[in-house]
Amino acid sequence: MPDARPTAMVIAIDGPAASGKGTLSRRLADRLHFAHLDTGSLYRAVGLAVLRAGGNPSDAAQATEAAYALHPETTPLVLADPALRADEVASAASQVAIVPAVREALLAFQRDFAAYPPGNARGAVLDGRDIGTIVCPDADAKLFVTASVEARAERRLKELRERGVPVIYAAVLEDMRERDARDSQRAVAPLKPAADAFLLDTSSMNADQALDAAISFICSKTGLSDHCA
Ligand SMILES: Nc1ncnc2c1ncn2[C@@H]1O[C@H](COP(=O)(O)OP(=O)(O)OP(=O)(O)O)[C@@H](O)[C@H]1O
Ligand SMILES: Nc1ccn([C@@H]2O[C@H](COP(=O)(O)O)[C@@H](O)[C@H]2O)c(=O)n1
Repeated sequence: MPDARPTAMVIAIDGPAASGKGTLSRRLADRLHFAHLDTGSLYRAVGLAVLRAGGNPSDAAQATEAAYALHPETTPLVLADPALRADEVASAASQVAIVPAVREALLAFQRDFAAYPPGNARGAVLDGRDIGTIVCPDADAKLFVTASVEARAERRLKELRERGVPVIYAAVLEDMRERDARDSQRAVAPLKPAADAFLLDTSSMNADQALDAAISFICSKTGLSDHCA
């Protein structure tokens, strides 16, 4: 029997590491009562699985096997693993993300989430690198969240130090530049704004200002009126 639910509204949020897209997406989903999927966690889960097996995230066969081992029923549990937030896992994620078969393996889960958001939500916010371009090209509203690489490195430094991780600014900045280059220069689904994305530079905005700007764009673009004021 076909699903009788009305078509879910989809908000696509893309941007580089530590631009604030995750924070923004979570707050948007709360405000609009939408479901939220941090698609970076899927790539992190694949990278972490390869690392835990003692493998090499740059090895396409190992990465592909780990991606196909993720099953929709167990994925929510896998995505809750705090180990996903480690820096070496972020780096492994960006290595497995280069492999086209890994991206293909993760596509159906993301599209299903957008089409049938869990909890019967009337919409979904997905954040990542290729949501507006590849995963949900027909999204109702698309945002590309950026900030200068220095601002992003400062934010990540603060976050890591608050978690008690001993890091120095230069290393975080270098890591960020490396990940930006790998994400934006890969052949398949590179990090880039969709042609119809709203560009939101948060370099000199706090999280509240970024949320206000995003809400104002989404409401004017989609005609949503509740939760917009
Ligand atoms: N507008 C903002 N101003 C200052 N700090 C912010 C802002 N938005 C988010 N942050 C902080 O910056 C850090 C990175 O934000 P967040 O995790 O949302 O980025 P992200 O783009 O999802 O990163 P990643 O892709 O690496 O997961 C967090 O510590 C967050 O609290
Ligand atoms: N749609 C996406 C999301 C993420 N990636 C890759 O995963 C890495 C980790 O993502 P975070 O958002 O958690 O930082 C990221 O550097 C990308 O390489 C992706 O390719 N597509």
